[in-house]
Amino acid sequence: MGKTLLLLSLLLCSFIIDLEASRQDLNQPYRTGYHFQPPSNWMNDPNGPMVYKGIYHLFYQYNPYGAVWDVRIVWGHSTSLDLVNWTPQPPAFSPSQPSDINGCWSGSVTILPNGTPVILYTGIDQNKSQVQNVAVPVNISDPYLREWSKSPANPLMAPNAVNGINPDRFRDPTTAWMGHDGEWRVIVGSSTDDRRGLAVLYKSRDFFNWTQATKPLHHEDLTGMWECPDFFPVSITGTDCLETSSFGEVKHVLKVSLIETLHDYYTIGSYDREKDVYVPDHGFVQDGSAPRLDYGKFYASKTFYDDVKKRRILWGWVNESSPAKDDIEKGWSGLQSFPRKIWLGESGNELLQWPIEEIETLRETQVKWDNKVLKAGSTIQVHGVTAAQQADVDVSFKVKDLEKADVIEPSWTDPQKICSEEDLSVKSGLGPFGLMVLTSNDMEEYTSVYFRIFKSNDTKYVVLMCSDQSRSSLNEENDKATFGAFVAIDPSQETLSLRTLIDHSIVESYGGGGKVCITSRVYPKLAIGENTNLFVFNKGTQSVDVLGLNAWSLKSAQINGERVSPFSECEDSHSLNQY
Ligand SMILES: OC[C@H]1O[C@@](CO)(OC[C@@]2(O[C@H]3O[C@H](CO)[C@@H](O)[C@H](O)[C@H]3O)O[C@H](CO)[C@@H](O)[C@@H]2O)[C@@H](O)[C@@H]1O
Repeated sequence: MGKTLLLLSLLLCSFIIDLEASRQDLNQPYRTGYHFQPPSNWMNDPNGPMVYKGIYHLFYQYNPYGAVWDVRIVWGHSTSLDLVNWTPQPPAFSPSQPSDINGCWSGSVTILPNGTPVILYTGIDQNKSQVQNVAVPVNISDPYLREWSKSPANPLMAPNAVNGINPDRFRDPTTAWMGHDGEWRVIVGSSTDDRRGLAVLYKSRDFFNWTQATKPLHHEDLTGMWECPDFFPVSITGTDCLETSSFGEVKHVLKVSLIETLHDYYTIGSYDREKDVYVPDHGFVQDGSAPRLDYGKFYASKTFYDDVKKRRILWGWVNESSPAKDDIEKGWSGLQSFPRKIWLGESGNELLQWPIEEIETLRETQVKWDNKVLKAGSTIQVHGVTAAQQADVDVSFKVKDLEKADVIEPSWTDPQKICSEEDLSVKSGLGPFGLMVLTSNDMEEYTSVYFRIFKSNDTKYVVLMCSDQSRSSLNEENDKATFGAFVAIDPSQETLSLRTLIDHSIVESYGGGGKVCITSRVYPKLAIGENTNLFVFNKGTQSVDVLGLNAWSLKSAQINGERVSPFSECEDSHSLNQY
């Protein structure tokens, strides 16, 4: 009898949770259903993601006092069983000791060989200098790692007269890796006064006593401050991902977040373990040639190795595009991108990214199309996606009449500029074609994500992917810049795929099977709640085939306990899942 009652009440609880999930708080139309965010206030960089004893952890730069950034920022903390549903934990740590009294800034986790996770993070010390500190779990048998203790030996790395490091430009330690000689290595972002970006290298035998190496791991002139570096190996033999200290049949990736452009760039190259230097295969960022992890709003990203599913997962901070006054009014600011699997593409020249498979647990109603012709100038509604403001859409296109593509002008080298210049769109024979998402009933508001195909003079094709926010909202105060990137794909041989995750105020798109990602923030006034529609369109002068389209409404995830129900025993999703 007791068991039956318990079961019934659990069923009721999960019904209420589902009901709550399908509702949208119209006072908060921009809060997301499945993108990570704290219940309120400011969030920026993802910090120290990891999996420990089967529990995923995400720390993040969090201001407990308001919806704008503050120097005395703390490490917010949440845990998850599946990287989709998240339970809030108390902040891991806040400013408390001389070496971080003015702020606990970004950093990373390293799992030591005995399985203990250790955090290296930047502290803003009593002199407002940036220094590197360590924190360790108080109780390693607690899988939630709720308490952290800072070492009295902090700071472990600091600017001084001998090393000449600028105390305002020395931050964001990476996950450390073990070298061939049994010594740990870690890099810290920095720059010189003449804008040489640096990955300052430190070494240690015991993880607590660190010595600066004679040379940085890598540097590049005229790139400015390198924030939030990330350095990790990728397999050259398949899509399997590797633990950070792995070596063998690998390439290495160095990612830096450039403060001067607020974009995350990466290079793929070789790491010489003997000399402790990294050499990128191609150039870096000063000539604009380095690829970006995302061509939209995405910064200060960080990866971790998930040894449960043998994959590397990428998180990135997705900033607001709204004025600070709006953030203060809504009481929060900042999202994290949906976690993405990241690996080396077959060409060896580019990274591929894809939403982690766990997103499928949120899928509800599905709409499926096979082989539809998108005539020139047509717009077709995708009916049946019941929650068009919370959806996962995957569409693939095939273009037949490639010879009708316009020739790209030699001066059109900046994809974002091509996407932004509206007069160009009328010239194109092939495209724009793609998706119109978060579209209001009368099409006054919409965000379009699309491709255009050009011919280059040497008879190759150039595929452009754009995310256009210019019509996304009647509110004129937001930043509605259009984003764009070239996709390295040959449309004469391959289909063109576009996957877009829609979540109220974020549109996260993956082009060419994850070769290009573009994330945007939008704030529709009309396209909210049930007044949100989804379309496939072709504004070009030639027809395009939709080979297939799959679109799913997504239910809300449990993100940090914000969907409060009147039944308090229903609120802890993890305890529910464990029955
Ligand atoms: O929270 C500190 C960590 O954030 C990083 C990278 O995002 O540096 C941020 C930075 O501050 C600017 O960015 C804030 C949001 O990230 C912004 O709101 C603030 O107004 C900016 O000043 O911190 C320094 C000092 O202000 C600045 O140079 C950076 O861009 C990361 O590097 C930090 O660890």
